[in-house]
Amino acid sequence: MRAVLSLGSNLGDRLAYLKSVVDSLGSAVVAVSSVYETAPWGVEDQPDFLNAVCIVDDPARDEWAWLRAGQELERRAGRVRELRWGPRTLDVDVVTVDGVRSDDPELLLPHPGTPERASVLIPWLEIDPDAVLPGHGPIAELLRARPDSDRASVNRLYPFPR
Ligand SMILES: Nc1ncnc2c1ncn2[C@@H]1O[C@H](COP(=O)(O)OP(=O)(O)OP(=O)(O)O)[C@@H](O)[C@H]1O
Ligand SMILES: Nc1nc2c(c(=O)[nH]1)N=C(CO)CN2
Repeated sequence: MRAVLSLGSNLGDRLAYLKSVVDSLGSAVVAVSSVYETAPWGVEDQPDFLNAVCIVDDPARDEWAWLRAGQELERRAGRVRELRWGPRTLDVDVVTVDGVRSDDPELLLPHPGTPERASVLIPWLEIDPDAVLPGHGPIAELLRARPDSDRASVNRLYPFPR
């Protein structure tokens, strides 16, 4: 199935952690956004994040397989789960999988934070300008509804190195 993954890192070699995801997913990767540096939301007293969005497609993987793939990559990045919304070497969120809706707390789809997160919407819009977030509408409109300060906290750095 086709999935949109959000990648984030704010500890250690942030770019290397993001690259580890794209390298590992290999031929399943359909598109990757530029790398963005973003001010932290949630817990604001932590280092800036690097964020990127990646579109993947693999007929052999359903939404649970994409979640497990992301968790395995987080584990390999030595991620320790401590504080909610706190600093981490690698965060892989499953933003959407085709039109799947899920209210299972282990796998909420679409990912509930997405409409409010310019750090996801801006990179996603870059690689899929017509994307629609199931149940919420076109992401271009979701982004327009964010305050200017949110959009300004997301800064494009460079194309994703591959
Ligand atoms: N769409 C999803 N993508 C990734 N993890 C999810 C999703 N829906 C639910 N989860 C669950 O969220 C938990 C991980 O939460 P985590 O600590 O990464 O939250 P967070 O990244 O701090 O906050 P947020 O989820 O708001 O980004 C996992 O147990 C996972 O099963
Ligand atoms: N800018 C930004 N802020 C965050 C991020 C993130 O990926 N980007 N992830 C978090 C963990 O859920 C908490 N805060």
